[in-house]
Amino acid sequence: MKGRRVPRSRLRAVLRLCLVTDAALCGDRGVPAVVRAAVAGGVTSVQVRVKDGSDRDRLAQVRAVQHALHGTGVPLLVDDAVDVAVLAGADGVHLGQSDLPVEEVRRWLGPDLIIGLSVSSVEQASASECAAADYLGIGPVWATATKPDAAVPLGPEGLARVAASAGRPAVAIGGITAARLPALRGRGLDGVCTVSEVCAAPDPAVVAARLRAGWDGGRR
Ligand SMILES: Cc1ncc(COP(=O)(O)OP(=O)(O)O)c(N)n1
Ligand SMILES: Cc1ncsc1CCOP(=O)(O)O
Ligand SMILES: [Mg+2]
Repeated sequence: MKGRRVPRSRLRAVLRLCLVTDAALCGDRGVPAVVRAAVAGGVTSVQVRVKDGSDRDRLAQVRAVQHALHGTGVPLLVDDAVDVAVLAGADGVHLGQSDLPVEEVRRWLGPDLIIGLSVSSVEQASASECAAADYLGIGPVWATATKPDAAVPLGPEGLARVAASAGRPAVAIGGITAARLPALRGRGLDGVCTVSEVCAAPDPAVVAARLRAGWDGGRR
C-alpha cells in the first residue's frame, strides 16, 4: 500500500464539496466526463458509487474515474467495496451501517486510506465505531430519489443534532441543492455531498461551481 495520499491536515478541505457518482444519471456522457466537468467546477472529492453492477464493472468504473482525476489532486473514494478500493489504489472508501465494520476495515487498511461512515441518527453518530472513521456522511437531510432505501430525512435541525454528536469531520448528503445550502449553514458541517444535482445536470461544471461558491461563501 502507498503512503497516505491525503494528509489529515487536508481532510476538511477535501470534504467541502463531495461528488458521489451515479452512472445512470450521468447518461451517455459517461461518468469520467461528468467527473472532469464537476472537478473543473470545484468538486473537492469524488466517490464512485455503483449499486447495480458487478465487481468488475465497479473496478472498471473506478479506474476510469481515476484516470479522469489524474493530475487534479482531487481524491477518489469508493462506495462500499473495500477490495475494489485497495485493488485500484484509491484514496479511500465510504462505508454504510450494513457494510463491513469500520474498525475491522481500519485494521485491514491501516491509517493511509480515508474511511467515511454513513450515519442517520444521533445514536449512530455516537457509536464507538465512528472513532475509526475519518469523517461521517450524515443523511439523508431531505428526501431523495437517488437512494430508495435511505432512512427517513433528518431535516436541517435533525442534521444539526447528529452533527453535534459526531465529534468528527462531517458532510451532509441527501437532496442537496444550491438553493438549500443556506439551510445547512451553521450546522457543524465541513462540507456537502451531492449525487443528482451534479450528475444529472446539463452542465455539471456550472452546477458544481454554484454549489462550491454557495458553500464556501456562507459556510461559517
Ligand atoms: C458521503 C456519503 N454519505 C453517505 C453515503 C451513503 O452510504 P451507504 O449508507 O452505505 O449507502 P449507499 O451509498 O451504499 O447506498 C455515501 N455513499 N456517501
Ligand atoms: C447515497 C446517499 N446516502 C444518503 S442520501 C444519498 C443519495 C443522495 O443523492 P442526491 O444528492 O441525488 O439526493
Ligand atoms: Mg454503502
